[in-house]
Amino acid sequence: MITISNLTKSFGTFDAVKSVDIEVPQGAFLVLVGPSGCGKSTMLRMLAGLETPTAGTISFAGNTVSDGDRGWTIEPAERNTGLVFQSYALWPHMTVSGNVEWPLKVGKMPAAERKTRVAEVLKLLGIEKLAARYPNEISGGQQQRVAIARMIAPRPGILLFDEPLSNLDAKLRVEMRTELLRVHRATGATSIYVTHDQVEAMTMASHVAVLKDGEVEQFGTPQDLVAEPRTAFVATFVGTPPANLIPVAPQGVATTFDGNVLPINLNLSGPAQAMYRPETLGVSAEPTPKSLALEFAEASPVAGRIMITGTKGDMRLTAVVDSAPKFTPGDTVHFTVPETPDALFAPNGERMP
Ligand SMILES: Nc1ncnc2c1ncn2[C@@H]1O[C@H](COP(=O)(O)OP(=O)(O)OP(=O)(O)O)[C@@H](O)[C@H]1O
Repeated sequence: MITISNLTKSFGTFDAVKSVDIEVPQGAFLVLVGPSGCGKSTMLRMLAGLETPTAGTISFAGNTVSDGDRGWTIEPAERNTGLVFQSYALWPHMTVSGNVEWPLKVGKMPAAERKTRVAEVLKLLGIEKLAARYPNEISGGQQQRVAIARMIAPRPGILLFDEPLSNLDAKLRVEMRTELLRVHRATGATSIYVTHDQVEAMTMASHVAVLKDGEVEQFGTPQDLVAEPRTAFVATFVGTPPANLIPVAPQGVATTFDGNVLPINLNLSGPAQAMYRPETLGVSAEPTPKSLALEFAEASPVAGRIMITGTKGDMRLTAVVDSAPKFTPGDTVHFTVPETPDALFAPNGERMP
């Protein structure tokens, strides 16, 4: 179990991470996700012991490893964590097996044991044939495997990943996701993984923490976040594709949806944001009494269905439907809105009861 309590990191007067409280169960795969600059890497660096928190504590299995209130942190090498970055940072003058063996040498493991362990992890990552090559003689994907092998060789109890797949092409990323999860399970370690790719987050995670401006907007399983987003930000950040938000306001017994009056009564007392999942919206070429006209933007096939996106000003709606008329860019597409939204959020983004 990793316990993060009131964790804060300030750079001068700027708080990059603010009062974060999270408990990560043993063996979990926690993904930290959020837009650029929200504090993901800073969180991971504190977990790795590369930064001392300004306030709050981190403990691993009940032992405090960083204490911002006292201003100390246990050194990276002493805290049973392994870290892999986006850039693989392999030692160019060492072979693949030399790279993987290095942390074991530093850890003073006897030579015979090192040899067995290196062979074991190279096999686990499927790179045993590359053992004698140098980093410049293998591909980017293979280099990333070597970096992961090097990280897990000393058997750390906690694996930390900072956007490890972002340098790889799309196909390799998908393959490596599966591979990483296999390694995670094989080691039995608790993993914490930073990404700004929500698809990666939702497919890999046992737990997700959505960060915004240094704070945790929501922490839970991927299913929890999609089913019950606590804020409008989370609603538009998770799910494939993410949920739609439409600005709404009461108009007698009707409601204005982004300025258009529709005969739907949402019983509102003031302005709000209505959330509709893409599969609840319909599309048609002709208007209906409960539809909104947007400009067609794109259509793409998803798992045997069709995803249609339209835009109007700042609003972007996505519907996932079984079939749709053929639209071309510039056409008007009418999105039909169901009577009941999937959720309502106040203008400040908080979920309404
Ligand atoms: N050493 C530093 N000094 C001052 N500000 C910093 C420092 N490190 C990070 N920051 C700031 O803290 C905020 C959080 O940075 P961080 O790198 O944790 O974000 P991130 O979510 O990982 O972003 P990205 O997805 O772009 O990597 C940013 O606004 C960044 O500019």
